[in-house]
Amino acid sequence: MAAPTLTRHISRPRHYVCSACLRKQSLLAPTKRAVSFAKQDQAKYAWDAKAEEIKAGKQKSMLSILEERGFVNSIAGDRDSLDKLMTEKRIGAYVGIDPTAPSMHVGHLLPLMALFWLYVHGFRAVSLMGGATCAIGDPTGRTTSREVQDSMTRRANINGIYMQLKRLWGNVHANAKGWGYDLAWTRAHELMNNNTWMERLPFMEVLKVLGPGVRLGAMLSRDTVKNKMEKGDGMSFAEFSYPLLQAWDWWHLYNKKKVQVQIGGSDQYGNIVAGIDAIKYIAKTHTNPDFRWPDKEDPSLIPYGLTVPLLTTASGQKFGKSAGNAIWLDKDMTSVFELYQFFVRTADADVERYLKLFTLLPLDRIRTIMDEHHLAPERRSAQHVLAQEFVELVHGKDEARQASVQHRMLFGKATGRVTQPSTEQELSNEILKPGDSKISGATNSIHAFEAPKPSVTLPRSLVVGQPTAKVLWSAGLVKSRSEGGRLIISGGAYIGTRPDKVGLKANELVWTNATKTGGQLRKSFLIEDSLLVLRAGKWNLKVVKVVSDEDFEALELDAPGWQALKEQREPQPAEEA
Ligand SMILES: N[C@@H](Cc1ccc(O)cc1)C(=O)O
Repeated sequence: MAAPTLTRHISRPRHYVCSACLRKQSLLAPTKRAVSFAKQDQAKYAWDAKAEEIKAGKQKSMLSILEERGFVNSIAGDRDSLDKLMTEKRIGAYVGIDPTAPSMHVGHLLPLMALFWLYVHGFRAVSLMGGATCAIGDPTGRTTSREVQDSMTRRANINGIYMQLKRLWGNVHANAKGWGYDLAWTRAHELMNNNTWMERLPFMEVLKVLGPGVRLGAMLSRDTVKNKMEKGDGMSFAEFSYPLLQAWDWWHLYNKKKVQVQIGGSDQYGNIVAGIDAIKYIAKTHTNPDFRWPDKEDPSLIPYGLTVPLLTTASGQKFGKSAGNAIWLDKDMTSVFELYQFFVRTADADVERYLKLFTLLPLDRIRTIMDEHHLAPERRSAQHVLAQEFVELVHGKDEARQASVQHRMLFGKATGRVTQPSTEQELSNEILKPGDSKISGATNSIHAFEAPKPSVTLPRSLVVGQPTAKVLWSAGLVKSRSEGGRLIISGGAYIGTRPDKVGLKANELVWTNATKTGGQLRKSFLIEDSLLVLRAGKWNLKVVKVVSDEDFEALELDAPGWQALKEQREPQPAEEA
C-alpha cells in the first residue's frame, strides 16, 4: 500500500484507518498542540509588532480608544499600567450579566460595547451570563431584596438572554466588517454561564481558598451593606456573599481563560474591586503551586477593572427609559420600531456621545455625520444613523432597514404645524457602508402598501368613542389621562390616518391635530378598522392594534384603564332593601 498522504490521514474518519496506519498517522500528523503553538507564536509576533507601532505613536492604544469614545468612568488599578498591559499583552476581558429578566435592556449594551471593541481589536472577550449568581441577586445599589425567581423563570430568562447575546455577537461581527475594520485575527469571543462551575462548587473550597483573605471590616463598610441594613429591608447572608461569588467567577475565568480585565456598569466598581482583591489573595496563597504567582510579583499578571459611565440624558434623566418604562432588546417587549423611535428621539445634545458609545462607526465618520447634522438639525439625520446602527446591532440589518423605512413611511409627509423631512430627503440620509450596494428595494417599499407594524394592542372599548386624552394614556404615550389632556391642549397630539384623496402616496399618513377631533376618538380614525396611529410631539409614536374585547381578554393582556372599565361593566350587586 502506498504511503497515504498526510491530509488523507487527517481527514479520514478514524474507524476506517487500520491500526498500522493509525500509528503512522500519529507520528506524521502535526499534533494539535504543535499547531496551536505555531499559531500562538504568530499571534505573539503580530501583537509585538502592533505594540511597537502604538509605542511609536503610530496607532492608538486600546485604552485610549475606549477613553476617546467615552467608555471609561473609572479604572480599578493604575491607568498607565493597564494601558501598557493591554498594549503588550493580548489579555482576556469579561462582562457579566445576571438574567434577572427575560431580556436585556438598552443599558446592558454599554459595558458590552466596550467589550465588543476589545474583540474588534483582537482581544479575547467573554460575555458571561450569571445563571448561578442571579439565583442570589446582586444587592448593589438596592435597599430591598430581589424577589426569588423560581427555577422555571430563571431558566427561561437564561435562555432568552443567551439567545440575545449570541445574536449580538453575530451582528457585531457583521457590523464591524461592514465598517471596514480589519478585524484582528487574534480576536476570540465566548459566551459562558457561571452555572457551569458554580453548580458543582463546594462551599468548603470557597471558605478554604478565599475565605481567610476576606476581611469582614471591609465588607461591612460597603455602602450597599450599610444602606440595606440601616435604611432597607436588612441583608441575608446570601446577598452579603454576592460579591464573593462574582469574585469567584473572575478567579475562575482568570485561571482558566486568562481573563485579566472585568468591565461593568458604574455600580459594579465595588464588586470588581472585591474580585481583584480575591484574585491577588488566591494567587499569592493557594496551596497548589500551579495556581500561585511567582514569588517576584509580575506586573503582567495583575487584574484590572474598568467601569463605564452611568448615562444621564442632557435633560438629566436616566438613560434607557421611555415614559417610565425600560427599553428592552426583546422585540416582543419593545418592538423594533419602538426601539428605533427611542433613539430617533435622542436630544441633539446627546446624539454625538451616543453615536460614539452605541455604534461601531469610526470617529471620523461620526464627525462627518455631526457636521451634516448641524446644517439641518431638524432632519435628525444623526439620530437616524444612531437608531439604524443600534437596531442593526441588536436585531440585524434587515430589521434595521425595515424600521427605518417604516419610520419614513409614517413621517414621510406631515400636515399641520410640524414640518417633517420629505421622503426623498430622508432617503438621502440612508447610511451606506463601504461595500453596500444602493438598496433600491427600500425606496420601492415605501410606495407599495405596507401597514405599519403595531407596537401595542388595545381592546376596542378602550379606543372607539373614548376621550382622546384617555386613549393617549391607554396606549402608553403619556403617563396619565390629565397629561394626555394637557398634551392635546398644547397642540402636541396627532392622529395619523390614510389619505382618502387619490394621488397621495398610499403609505404616507395624514396627520390630524387632536385639537380638531372633538375630544373623542372616532371609529373613522382607525385604519382598516383595526389600526390606530398616535403621535405625541414630533417623534413619539404608537401604532395601536385594536382588537375585540374578547380577544384582548383571551390574550390575557392589560392596559391602563382596562381594569376600571371592566369593573364599571360588572353587574353591580343589588342594593339591600
Ligand atoms: N453583578 C453584575 C452581574 C455579574 C454577575 C456575575 C459576574 O461574574 C459578573 C457580573 C450585575 O448585576 O450587573
